[in-house]
Amino acid sequence: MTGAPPLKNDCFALPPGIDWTPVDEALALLRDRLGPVTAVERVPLAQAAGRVLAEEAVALRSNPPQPNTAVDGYGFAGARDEGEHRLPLVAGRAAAGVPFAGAVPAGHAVRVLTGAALPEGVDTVILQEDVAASPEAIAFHGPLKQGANTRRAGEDVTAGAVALTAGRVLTPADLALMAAVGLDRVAVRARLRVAVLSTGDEVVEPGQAAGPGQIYDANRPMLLALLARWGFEAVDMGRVPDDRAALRARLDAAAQGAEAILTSGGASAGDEDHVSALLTEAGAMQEWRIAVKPGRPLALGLWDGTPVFGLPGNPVAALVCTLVFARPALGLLAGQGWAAPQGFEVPAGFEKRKKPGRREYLRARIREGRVEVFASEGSGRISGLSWAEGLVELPDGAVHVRPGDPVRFLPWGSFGL
Ligand SMILES: Nc1nc2c(c(=O)[nH]1)N[C@H]1C(S)=C(S)[C@@H](COP(=O)(O)OP(=O)(O)OC[C@H]3O[C@@H](n4cnc5c(N)ncnc54)[C@H](O)[C@@H]3O)O[C@H]1N2
Ligand code: MOO
Repeated sequence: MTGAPPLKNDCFALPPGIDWTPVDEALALLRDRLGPVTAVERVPLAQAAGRVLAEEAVALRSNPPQPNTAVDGYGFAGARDEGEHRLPLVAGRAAAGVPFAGAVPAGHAVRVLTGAALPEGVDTVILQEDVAASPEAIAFHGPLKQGANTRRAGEDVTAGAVALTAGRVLTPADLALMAAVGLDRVAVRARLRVAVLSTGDEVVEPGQAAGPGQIYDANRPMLLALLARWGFEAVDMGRVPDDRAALRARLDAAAQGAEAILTSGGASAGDEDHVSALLTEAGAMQEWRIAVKPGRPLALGLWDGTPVFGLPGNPVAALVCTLVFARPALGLLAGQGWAAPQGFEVPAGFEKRKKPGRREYLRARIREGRVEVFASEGSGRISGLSWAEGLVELPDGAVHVRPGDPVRFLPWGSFGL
């Protein structure tokens, strides 16, 4: 008997002559080809959290706008040497928002409260706890430097400076900064609309009765929630059976209503793998078969000019591919920069041998300073995704990880989760 290929015990071994696209090449392709597609709109500051800043935010005002006191105490001019000092007090005080009217003569002090603009004749403040005060005078011990306990005008941000750069996903802290520098309306990008659809005759809606051979649609709720978490507008396009005409029509509708499409299932080479087949047929397939585990059948293409991420059906592969490939790409479309996840090295708490030829992502978490990995690498084992707190990324080449060896850990937080 001839002609039959040798059995592959490891279905992930790189078959001879097959050239899968390395992860970095696929990422570079996405990075080179994609750019912002969303419109710019202006929104009130209070509605800007989580939105993508469309233009530089330039400070209209300095922070702080004027020199002021950082503490409750007494203000006067100049440094004081070591030793005891006694300064007569002028009548009145300076409080935040209620400045002292007039000037403080040299050698005198004035009562000041935190945040008050420094009165004329004051450049130094002593903390009230360090002072013996009477209604007429204060006494304290030096030394005290000139400028002590004060804040310079613009020491944080000066008027005219770029407070925030375009492309940033605005955080609550960014809102504080923009408010402080006098901005009340912000140019942001419209939310990127991303369509999500599941494929497969076997897939049924949670809540419906599931017959034998049917499985609940686990990918769609996960993907819709991920998109919402990232500040995109998730467009639910439902489930499509394994029917090419139906899938074609649904992709058409998705491309009409969204700027990117995530499908799951039907990405590999089987008879019912219609996503990859349709993209190929339409001449719109950019990449298929990526040197990654899980997620090798990830199909990257364009449908009517709209980027499609044809995610594998296995939920673990669907999530990994979304985090690794779709997230930075969607970020670019949405007007953010390219967001590479921030990993760090942690000693392994496991042993693993890996063949060369593809990058691997393992469900992982850190316990007692070591990374542990989920007991199974099966990419239908959804419980491992809930168990994990991030991924371990193993390089494209061969590795033999032994306990204690450093491995790259990517916490869910580094993917914006
Ligand atoms: N001969 C080959 N077979 C397979 C290959 C291959 O290269 N050659 N690749 C395997 C890998 S790796 C993966 S991953 C899967 C992914 O393939 P598809 O994208 O075509 O996915 P399906 O076959 O449609 O489904 C795979 C699996 O996932 C379940 N599924 C699908 N959709 C959902 C959903 N929305 N929620 C939950 N589970 C879902 C589906 O029932 C299957 O069990 O292909 C391998 N095969
Ligand atoms: O590697 Mo598939 O991508 O098993 O899930």
